[in-house]
Amino acid sequence: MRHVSEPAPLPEIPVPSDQDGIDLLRVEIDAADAEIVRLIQRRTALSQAIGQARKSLGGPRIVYSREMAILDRFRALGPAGTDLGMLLLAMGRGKLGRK
Ligand SMILES: O=C(O)C(=O)C[C@]1(C(=O)O)C=C[C@@H](O)C=C1
Repeated sequence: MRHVSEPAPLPEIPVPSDQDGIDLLRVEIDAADAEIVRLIQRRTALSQAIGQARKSLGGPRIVYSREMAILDRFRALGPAGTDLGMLLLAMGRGKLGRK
């Protein structure tokens, strides 16, 4: 059985044979990008809230064991996935993503 935190596998995408088919996939890419941006904003806010709580509790700024577990998940996307995971962690720590 799949664990609750693991999303369902994604369906295969048939390669389009005309411009209309390409345009349709672009609509889905735009929707995916908008959702990705929203989720990154949410992830960053969650991470910063945890960081603030840990600071006020006198804990460390970084929890390396947790970061290693997170990077393990992004490793599934290949070397660029690890880079992406590291960027997300940096955004949560406040080094990136400042307005
Ligand atoms: O899980 C935590 O304890 C967090 O502070 C969140 C988070 C993250 O962005 O995932 C950020 C910094 C820590 O080093 C580890 C993980």
